[in-house]
Amino acid sequence: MSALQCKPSQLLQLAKATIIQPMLPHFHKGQAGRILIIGGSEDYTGAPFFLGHALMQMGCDLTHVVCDAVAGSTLKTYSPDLMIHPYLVSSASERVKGFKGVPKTDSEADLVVFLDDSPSDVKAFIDSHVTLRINSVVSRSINVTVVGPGLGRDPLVLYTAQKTLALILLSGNPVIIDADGLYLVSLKPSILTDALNSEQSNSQVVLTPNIMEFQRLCKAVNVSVDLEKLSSKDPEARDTYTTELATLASNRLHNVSLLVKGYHDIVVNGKTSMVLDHSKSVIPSLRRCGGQGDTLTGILATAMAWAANYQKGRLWDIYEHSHVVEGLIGRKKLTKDEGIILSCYLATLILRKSSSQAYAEKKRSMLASDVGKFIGSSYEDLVGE
Ligand SMILES: NC(=O)C1=CN([C@@H]2O[C@H](COP(=O)(O)OP(=O)(O)OC[C@H]3O[C@@H](n4cnc5c(N)ncnc54)[C@H](O)[C@@H]3O)[C@@H](O)[C@H]2O)[C@@H](O)CC1
Ligand SMILES: Nc1ncnc2c1ncn2[C@@H]1O[C@H](COP(=O)(O)OP(=O)(O)OP(=O)(O)O)[C@@H](O)[C@H]1O
Repeated sequence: MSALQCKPSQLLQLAKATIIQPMLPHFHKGQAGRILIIGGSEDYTGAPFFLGHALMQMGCDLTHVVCDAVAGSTLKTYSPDLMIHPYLVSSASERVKGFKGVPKTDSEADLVVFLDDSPSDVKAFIDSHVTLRINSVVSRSINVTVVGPGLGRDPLVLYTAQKTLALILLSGNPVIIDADGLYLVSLKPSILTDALNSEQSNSQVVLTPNIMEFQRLCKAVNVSVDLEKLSSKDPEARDTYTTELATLASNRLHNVSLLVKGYHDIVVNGKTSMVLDHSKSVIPSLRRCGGQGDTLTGILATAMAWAANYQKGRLWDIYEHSHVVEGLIGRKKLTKDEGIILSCYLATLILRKSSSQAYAEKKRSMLASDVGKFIGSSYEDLVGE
C-alpha cells in the first residue's frame, strides 16, 4: 500500500511518525534545515521575505537569501533572521553598462536566444563575478534550495539563475521552483530535463505553480489546456482535469513533482497524484492577498528539508514509530516520492490553517504577514510541539 491511499487523518499521523523532525538536545544549529532562496529583486522584496520568514517559523535553523544588490539592502532592514547575500547583478547595474547582446525588450524569443547563447563578455562576467560568489553559498551544506520568488525577469538574473539551477540539480539536493523560476523553466524546459536526464542527478524537484504559471508551464511542454475546463465551477471536474494536465506536464519534465495551487491544491508526481482537500478540517480563508504562495513555499521548504533528513536516517531514530508506519502503509519506511507528497500535504494543511486563523482575526484586512504569525500555533494545533 502507498501513502497515497491513506485517509487525510492518517496522513497527518504518518507525517508525525516519519518526516516531522524531532527537536533533540544533542542537535546543533543547521540540522533542522539550512535553506537557500534565490530570489529578491529591485521590484520584489516581499516575496523572499515572506518565504524566508515562513520557513524559519516552521522550524528551519538557517536561511540564506541570494538576491539583487538593491533588494539586499532593503531585505536586511526587514529581518535580521535571514542571511542576505546581494550577489545577483541585473542589466540595470552600472557594472554591466556597455555589454552588448543583452536583450532590452520583454521579447521572450530574444530572452531564449540569450539564455541559450549568451555573448562571451556576459558569460565571463557572470562566471567570475557572480556565479563564483553564489557557489560559495551553495556549497555550505544547503539541504533545500528555492529558486524564483521575487527574482524578476531581468535577462542577466535569469541567465545566472539558469546556471545556478543546473549546478544545484547536479548536487542531488531537493529543489523547489516557484514564481519567476517557473517563468524561466517555461521559457526553457530543457534546463530541467537536461539536468535530470544526467546520471549524476537524483534531485527531488517540486514545481509550485499558481493557475497562471501552470497554464504557462503546460504550454511550454506542449500540453494543450481547455481554459473552460480548467476554470470549471464544479470542483470535482476541475480537480480531475487539473490532475490530468499536471500528470502530462510532470511526465514531460522527467516526472518532477507539481504542486498546483488553487481552490484545492493538487500534487502530482510522475504517475501518482493527490487532491489536497483540507475543507473538512479547516475553515477556509476568503482572502487572496499576495504572498500566501510564498508563505506556502517556505513551509514546504522546511518540510522537504526534514523529509530529506528522514531519508538519510542519520539524525534521529527514524524507526522509532515504525509500528505506526507499518500499520498504515505495510512498510517501515517511506519512499522519497512519498516523502515529497507528504511534505506537500503537511505544508498545504499548515498554510490553510494559518490563513484561516489570520482571516478569523483580520477578515478583509488580512495580509500575508498576518498569516506568517499563525504558522507556529497552527503547527502546534495540528502536530503538537
Ligand atoms: N510582496 C511581494 O514582493 C510579492 C511579490 N511577488 C512576486 O511578483 C512576481 C510576479 O508574480 P505574479 O504572480 O504577479 O506573476 P504572473 O506573471 O504569474 O501573474 C501574471 C498575472 O496573473 C495574475 N494571477 C496570478 N494568480 C492568479 C490566479 N490564481 N488567478 C487568476 N489570475 C492570477 C496576476 O494577478 C497577474 O496579473 C514574482 O516574482 C512573485 O514572486 C508575489 O509573490 C506576491 C508578493
Ligand atoms: N480559490 C482558492 N481557494 C482557496 N485557497 C486558494 C485559492 N486559490 C489559491 N489558494 C491558496 O492560496 C495560496 C496562494 O495561492 P496563489 O494562487 O495566490 O499563489 P501565488 O500566486 O503563487 O502566491 P504569491 O502571491 O505568494 O506569489 C495557496 O496555498 C493556495 O492553495
